[in-house]
Amino acid sequence: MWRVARSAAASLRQSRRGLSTEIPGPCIVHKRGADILHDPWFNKDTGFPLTERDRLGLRGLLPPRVISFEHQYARFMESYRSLEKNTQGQHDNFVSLAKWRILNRLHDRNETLYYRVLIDNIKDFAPIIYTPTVGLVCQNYSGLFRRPRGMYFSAKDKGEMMSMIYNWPAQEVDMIVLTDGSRILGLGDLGVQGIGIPIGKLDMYVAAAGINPQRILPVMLDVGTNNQKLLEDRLYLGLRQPRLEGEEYLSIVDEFMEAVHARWPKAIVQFEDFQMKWAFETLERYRKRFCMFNDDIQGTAGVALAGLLGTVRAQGRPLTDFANQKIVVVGAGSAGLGVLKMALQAVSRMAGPEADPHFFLLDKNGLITKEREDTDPAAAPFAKTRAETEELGLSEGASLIEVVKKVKPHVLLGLSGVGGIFNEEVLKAMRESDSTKPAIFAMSNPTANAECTAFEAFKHAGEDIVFASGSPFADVNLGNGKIGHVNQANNMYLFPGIGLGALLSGARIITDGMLQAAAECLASYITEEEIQRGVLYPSIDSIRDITTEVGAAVLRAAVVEEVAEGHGDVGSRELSHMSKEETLQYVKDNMWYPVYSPLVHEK
Ligand SMILES: NC(=O)C1=CN([C@@H]2O[C@H](COP(=O)(O)OP(=O)(O)OC[C@H]3O[C@@H](n4cnc5c(N)ncnc54)[C@H](O)[C@@H]3O)[C@@H](O)[C@H]2O)C=CC1
Ligand SMILES: CC(=O)C(=O)O
Ligand SMILES: [Mg+2]
Repeated sequence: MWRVARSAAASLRQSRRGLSTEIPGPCIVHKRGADILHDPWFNKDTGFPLTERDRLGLRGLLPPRVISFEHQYARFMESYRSLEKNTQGQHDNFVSLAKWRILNRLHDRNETLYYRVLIDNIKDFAPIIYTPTVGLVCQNYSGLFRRPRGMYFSAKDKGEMMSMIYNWPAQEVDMIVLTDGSRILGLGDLGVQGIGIPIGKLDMYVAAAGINPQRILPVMLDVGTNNQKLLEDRLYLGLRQPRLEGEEYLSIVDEFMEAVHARWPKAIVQFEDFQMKWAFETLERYRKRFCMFNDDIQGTAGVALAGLLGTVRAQGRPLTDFANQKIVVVGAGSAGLGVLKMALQAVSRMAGPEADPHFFLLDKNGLITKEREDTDPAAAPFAKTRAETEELGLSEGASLIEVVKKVKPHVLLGLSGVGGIFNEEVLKAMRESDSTKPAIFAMSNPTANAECTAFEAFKHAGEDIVFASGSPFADVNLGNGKIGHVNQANNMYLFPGIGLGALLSGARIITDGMLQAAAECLASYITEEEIQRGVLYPSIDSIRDITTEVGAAVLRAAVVEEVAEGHGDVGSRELSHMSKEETLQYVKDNMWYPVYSPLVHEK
């Protein structure tokens, strides 16, 4: 099951544009008749032309009339809109799940049509296939389960993974998103039910980065769960045992990584929603050996940094002033620490290695200082000294409200997973911020776990703030014709471009330089005029353009850092001779776009 390799770039270019005057390249299929109708990669439903029905043994298996792609698309959108209308006034979760179901049914049946409606309506559909609804889907996975998607490797498969990996039907895989389900969004340990996250992330890869859906693989590594409720749930579909720990755990991840590498040496593996201890440990363990990254640590960091640089511009200050910004980060987990680490690198670049940034880090026990005994090594560089805290009248474990009142930060950034901790008192204290445009980033997902809502932020912290949240909120009407703009600070702005750039450069590994290039590219996307309106990130409607730019920036960084080994018939020398524009064109030409390709049967 692979698309025919003829004049790859030209054929992809055609299919990407999807112009009716251009005929998309053919697609080889190794099955016939009903097997094709039941394969969502190839199925066109009523869209099979009569000649193709003859060629593929489909005649008589479909109603006689041929319906065009455009017509099928309109029909789907009509059913979606009627569902919206018919569920008005019903409970939000009920409506969201109903929307997810109708999209999922299309996904299971006809991927070409599914991805086209997703790409064209990404702003409406991202909240369904991605955060926040994907969280609800994971929570209800056992009940929603109809058909498997992706691969499941469990602790019981130890010793078998090298052969199991060959059970995946596609010859080639470019992008893998892997989770062990241990920290799904802010919802905690959901065990095997976390598979919804890799599926949603890979949908974004197809929609935003144009990765061919026949070359993606969502993976669940089921090493058990410590979620007692799930262990006792008779419908739970994962291993009913406590999570593996220590060497036992790592040996399972090692085996999986070796198996993937053996079959698809150039596949990129994105680690997603691993609990903190394993997120950092696996990143350090594999980042020099495999082409992989941890999205929660590295993707989130780049998106946050781009937004933080935007807040400096919003204050009318030069970017180098970033070194002087007082930033309070609430949540010292994989995401919060990833953000601070990257912010520290940025400050060092701007103000030299001796720079002393004004970062404050809190976890569930309050402000982290050097006096704390069991500080995680990753958090240690951000722990405040006694002199620093005394100067401000703070002490070890100081509460969030104390810190905000004393520090008067430019930025309050939440990655705690705790809904509502930016309460009225905290938000009101932000009115005393030393910034002319105080920034509030409530980045935790899904919506109920956001540190505050957009409405609360504008209401309590004032109209001059800039606001960003991890899950989408509607813009806030401030009265007098003014609108409080809501940004979505979500790693979806970067991970597709990081994966795409790494793939098309044939990167051996993903370096800090590539990640920095991604963040800088996103930061430079926004115009001065947008910044003045409180816009820190582009609209998700332009996610495909953004991802093209980010992908090209990552690719160029891979070349500079000498890790680009080339992709397909484009070698590393060719990549290094491409101008900026040529790189961008090369990336665009290699992005898949959903159109019905003529199917050619081959035994
Ligand atoms: N917007 C985005 O792109 C992203 C958002 N996230 C979200 O960030 C959240 C955290 O993710 P991770 O860092 O991976 O989780 P984690 O579990 O590794 O870390 C959570 C941190 O929050 C701290 N915390 C818990 N309760 C607190 C409280 N009451 N006050 C202050 N700190 C508290 C914990 O001590 C811990 O340090 C999740 O909700 C996740 O959905 C994560 C990655 C990307
Ligand atoms: C967005 C994301 O990766 C998270 O909330 O974990
Ligand atoms: Mg995540």
